[in-house]
Amino acid sequence: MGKLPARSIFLGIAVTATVCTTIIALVLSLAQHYTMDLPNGTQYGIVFDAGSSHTSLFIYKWPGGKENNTGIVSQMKVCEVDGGGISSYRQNPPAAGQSLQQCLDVAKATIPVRQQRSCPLYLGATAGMRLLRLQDQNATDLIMEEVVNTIKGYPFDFRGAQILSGMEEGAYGWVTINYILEGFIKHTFEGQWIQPKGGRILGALDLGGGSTQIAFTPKEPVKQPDSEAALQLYGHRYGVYTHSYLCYGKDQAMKQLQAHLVSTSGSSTTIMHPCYHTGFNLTLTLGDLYDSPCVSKPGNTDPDKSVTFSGMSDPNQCQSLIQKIVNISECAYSPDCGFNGVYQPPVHGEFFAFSAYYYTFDFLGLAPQAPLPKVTSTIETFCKKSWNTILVEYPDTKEKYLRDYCASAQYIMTILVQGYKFNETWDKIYFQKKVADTDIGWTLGYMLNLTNLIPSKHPLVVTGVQRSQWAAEVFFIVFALFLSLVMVIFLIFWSP
Ligand SMILES: Nc1ncnc2c1ncn2[C@@H]1O[C@H](COP(=O)(O)OP(=O)(O)O)[C@@H](O)[C@H]1O
Ligand SMILES: [Ca+2]
Repeated sequence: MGKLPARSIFLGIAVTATVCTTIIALVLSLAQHYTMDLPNGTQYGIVFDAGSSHTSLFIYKWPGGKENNTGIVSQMKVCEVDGGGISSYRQNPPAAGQSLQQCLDVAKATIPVRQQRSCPLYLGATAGMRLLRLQDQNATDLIMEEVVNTIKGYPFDFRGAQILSGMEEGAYGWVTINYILEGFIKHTFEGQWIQPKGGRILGALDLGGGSTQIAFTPKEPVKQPDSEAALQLYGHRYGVYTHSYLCYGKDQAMKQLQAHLVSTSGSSTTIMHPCYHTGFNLTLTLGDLYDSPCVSKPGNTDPDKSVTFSGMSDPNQCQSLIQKIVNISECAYSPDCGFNGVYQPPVHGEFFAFSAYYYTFDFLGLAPQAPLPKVTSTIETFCKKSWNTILVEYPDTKEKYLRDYCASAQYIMTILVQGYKFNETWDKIYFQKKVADTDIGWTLGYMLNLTNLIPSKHPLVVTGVQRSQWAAEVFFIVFALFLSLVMVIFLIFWSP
């Protein structure tokens, strides 16, 4: 009887001690991991995208203290401003400021009060304001002043309103995509920063209303320094080729088509338009037609004179008309050109095509990666329909978009296939609006850059524990378990 309690006591003490040590080690290890990972509350950032046709406000959020991880900033809310883009307020600049109030109120109601003063807010204007600046510097300055005054009336950390250059617009779209897809870098479980294998870096294709941008990392280094955005992100240098074609956004391209038709129609007031549907008529004053620096007004134009465009539903002639405004033959860097003689290295890798690229393809019911023959046949069938059929088939679509889908789809095909030369590589383009619930566009990349949310060097490991520390902890736990097993076996078979 004397031996058994002694052995049981030993056995009990050994097992309890080992289990306790193991649990304590595990708890300490996890506690350390989690306390270092604990967010310092959610942080917020706001960006106004003041586009040529429309303004949107994006609210982003991220867990404080974790901002160095890619993919951690996500879109929380988007607010659509009523009315046109800020450049449309040329005759009434204060109204440009007022137009932003409703979305600023939404932002105020969305972001917790104690976080508002530390919430950075930016406004970036794109091609609409770049075009207005070419026409009327004074009106441009007044509009920018008015939007600044309105924003300053709100309790956010306003960091400025800017007109982005085309290069910036292209490059920030590229940053956004690759940031969301974590193409740059990944933070591993062991606390290491790695360049993901295969380095899936995507290109960006943005079709706005006033301009269109292409941005990608070419296979060979960029040969024209002024076409390259050199970005230093997470200790890695990216040579991003980017070009913005001003006047080649969807709306300005449509205007160029109309102006070309007028210029070749003599003095007639009814002009056949091959890209519009039969039965559709659009009447414009010449003042409206020539209100943009993208079209040149003939000397003797009477701005009050009207012209009527009458649809023909003729996709072949529409294609020929588009070729008149997109020059695909001239190239001083042969064969390295986009269109209009612009230098462009061969397209390389996969691409996301967003904004009006996406809207147009989505409207036509095309899948994000529809094969080229399917795309061309869908566009042709659609363009041949009469306006009456279109109105019956799409009763809920706004007419201002509906009338242009045929022309814009054909325009898209011309610039992608013949312009940028995605003939062999068509299947590398994804027509996409969002990734991980975040809209694709330049705004996120712009905010990440201006808020220093992407370090240029490899970030320090601020979350988690070091690999060596993990190894030591795992070793200790395994060793403790092994020791306990040895003791248990020893005590079971021990019989002094
Ligand atoms: N639902 C839609 N269908 C078709 N086109 C659309 C739709 N929504 C927006 N767009 C188009 O997308 C483009 C957006 O451009 P925008 O960002 O305003 O100009 P930019 O980027 O050139 O300053 C415009 O041409 C607009 O007409
Ligand atoms: Ca845009």
